[in-house]
Amino acid sequence: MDRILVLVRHGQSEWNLKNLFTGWKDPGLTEKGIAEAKAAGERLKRKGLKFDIAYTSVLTRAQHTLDLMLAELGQTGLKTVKDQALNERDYGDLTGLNKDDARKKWGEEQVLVWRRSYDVPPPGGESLKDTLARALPYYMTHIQPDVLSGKSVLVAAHGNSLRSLIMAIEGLTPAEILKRELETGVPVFYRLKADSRPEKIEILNG
Ligand SMILES: O=C(O)[C@@H](CO)OP(=O)(O)O
Repeated sequence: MDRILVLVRHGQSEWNLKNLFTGWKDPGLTEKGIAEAKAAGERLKRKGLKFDIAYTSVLTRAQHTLDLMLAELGQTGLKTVKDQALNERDYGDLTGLNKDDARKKWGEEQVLVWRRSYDVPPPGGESLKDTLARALPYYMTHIQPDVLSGKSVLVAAHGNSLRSLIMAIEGLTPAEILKRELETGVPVFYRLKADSRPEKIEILNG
């Protein structure tokens, strides 16, 4: 039985382009982001994948990315479940600030701690640990059971919500997940074993 799970971070958004902390804000995709999402769909198609269900967040950039991938796959209209649990981490008071301006104001190191530490939240926002605390239960009760029942599942979400899931799926430590970056529009392909651990991991970047 095939147990296929593909995670895709949305294509470049308007706020990625402007270098702004985005979190729960809802900017659309740029032209580049649209092209990245289409390219992701093409790669999935080239791999011969067909999906049984898709999951995404309630944010436009992830939903649009999913729609563009499904169009490339010839799977427009696939059953899709949208849930806030898959949203980007909430960036709190940093939301809307320029990342370079924030570095000038608070220093390189502090901003890196807010962006990539495991359990230090940005002021008024969510740490990766907080993000995991709401994304993982959703994964365990909705997405994983679908995959383990033999469905092929496509998830379009966000840099940090997906990093938190990757940490759990791959069994990474907080130190290991800090170094793991997700590129926009690059699918991460998993074949899971019956015990839910990955037997194959492939980054579809070419
Ligand atoms: O701004 C954000 O919401 C995220 C993703 O773009 O940024 P970061 O790279 O700091 O996690």
